[in-house]
Amino acid sequence: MLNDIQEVLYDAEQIQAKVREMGEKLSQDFEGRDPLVICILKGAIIFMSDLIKEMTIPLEIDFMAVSSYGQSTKSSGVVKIIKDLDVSVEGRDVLIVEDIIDSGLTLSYLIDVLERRNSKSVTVATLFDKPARRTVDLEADYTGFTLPDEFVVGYGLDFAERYRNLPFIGVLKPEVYEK
Ligand SMILES: O=P(O)(O)OC[C@H]1O[C@H](OP(=O)(O)OP(=O)(O)O)[C@H](O)[C@@H]1O
Ligand code: HPA
Ligand SMILES: [Mg+2]
Repeated sequence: MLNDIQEVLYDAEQIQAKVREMGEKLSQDFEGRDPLVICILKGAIIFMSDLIKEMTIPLEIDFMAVSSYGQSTKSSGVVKIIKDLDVSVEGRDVLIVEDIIDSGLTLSYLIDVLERRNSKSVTVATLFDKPARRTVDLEADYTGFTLPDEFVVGYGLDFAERYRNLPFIGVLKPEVYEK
């Protein structure tokens, strides 16, 4: 698995420091608001579980699964809800937790869905951002690291469902997905 990595962009320690900083900031900004923190499966599970441990305020969590990449390194452009929330977002301050924003298609679809369900507010926290790849005009409210335009894996991010368990974020060797 490690042989398939071309370069480590941020190691486990750098990621943990950033996650702590984001958790502290979010705790201040969401103080007294009892946010509904939504993990976008599957990629965001690792970030989400580390992030909420750094948050010191009461909050609720729920999960949503959407998919547009499947077995590819390019978005299909079609976002599908595979698993919906268990609770209502009506009147709630919602915090969407994402691992990465790439084209922006997944998030623009999700923000639209959650706003139409009459949430009070929708805020986005992403650990990674690849702004060079955006096809829709969208920025996260909280961003951990800005990445170059390369396909990355680790810390939740996959290629064909593999590599999510790497504790760092790295660039996948192109020969892995080109073969
Ligand atoms: O900005 P976009 O181009 O839409 O890409 C970002 C989305 O793509 C990935 O999810 P994926 O569809 O691969 O599902 P997964 O989290 O289960 O891997 C990632 O976790 C984001 O949710
Ligand atoms: O670079 C990426 N890696 C893994 N999954 C992704 N989903 C969007 N961009 C990426
Ligand atoms: Mg994926």
